[in-house]
Amino acid sequence: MDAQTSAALLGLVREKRPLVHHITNTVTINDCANITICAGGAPVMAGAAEESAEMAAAAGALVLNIGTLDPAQVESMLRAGRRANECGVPVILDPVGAGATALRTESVLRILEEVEVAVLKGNAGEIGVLAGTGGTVRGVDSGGCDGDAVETARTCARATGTVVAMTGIVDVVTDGERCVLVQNGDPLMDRLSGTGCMASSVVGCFVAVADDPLSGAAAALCAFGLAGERGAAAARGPYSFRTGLFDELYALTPEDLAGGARLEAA
Ligand SMILES: Nc1ncnc2c1ncn2[C@@H]1O[C@H](COP(=O)(O)OP(=O)(O)OP(=O)(O)O)[C@@H](O)[C@H]1O
Ligand SMILES: Cc1ncsc1CCO
Ligand SMILES: [Mg+2]
Repeated sequence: MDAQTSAALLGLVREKRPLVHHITNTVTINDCANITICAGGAPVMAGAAEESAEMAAAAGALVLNIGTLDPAQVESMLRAGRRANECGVPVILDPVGAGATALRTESVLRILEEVEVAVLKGNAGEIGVLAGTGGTVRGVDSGGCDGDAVETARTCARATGTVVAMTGIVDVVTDGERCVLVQNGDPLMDRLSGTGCMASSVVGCFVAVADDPLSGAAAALCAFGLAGERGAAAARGPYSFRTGLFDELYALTPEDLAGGARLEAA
């Protein structure tokens, strides 16, 4: 996995404009739709259990985000996820707030049990909890994982059978064996609600066109992080940064990513 591969994947996203079906939270749903467009994909949010499987079958990727979950939504996610698996559509799971309440942790574990998830994208606290090695989650915020971050992500990947994308100052992307560290990003990304949700949407765009989920997730986090760096350069605070983040991702070219992706094997 290298900068050139990331650049090629961005080119493919722009060329193919994958449909990214989201079942997601009500806090950041609009940001997720628009960041998907800025990355080069086409978003659709279809949450009802009566249609979620049908929509998943037509998609290039399915993003499940439990940020404002309720039991009916989990049922819809399970239906969509199972159908996505039948159709070969990759599933991205964002376990927002797993560890903060029993409903969140149990719902994530149930989805992981019943659906083959390609990429589990969470912060360090969420991934530590799901690894079983421990992590701290307060509301939707990470208080970090217990122990080494790379080892925690690896353990979680092995335990869940997914590619884990653990976000933070440095993002760790691993299938339990191979591991890529993504250095792109800016501290302002942590001062805006929903950058984690948006990261999952961008991962959906890239995994839809990638040969393997690890490369797709790593490339997506490079692109999103580089847009964050560029957006931060002109920002006066979190809300002008938000505008810059969208505009810079929209303007980002494969050449920019080839020159600006900062990733390394671990
Ligand atoms: N201090 C930082 N420096 C650089 N990049 C960061 C920093 N904090 C977060 N990011 C980037 O911001 C994005 C979201 O990651 P983060 O871990 O903040 O998600 P989250 O806290 O789960 O999200 P949310 O705010 O949606 O709940 C990722 O792309 C990550 O790389
Ligand atoms: C703040 C918040 N609460 C539930 S989902 C969400 C969006 C960021 O995770
Ligand atoms: Mg954050």
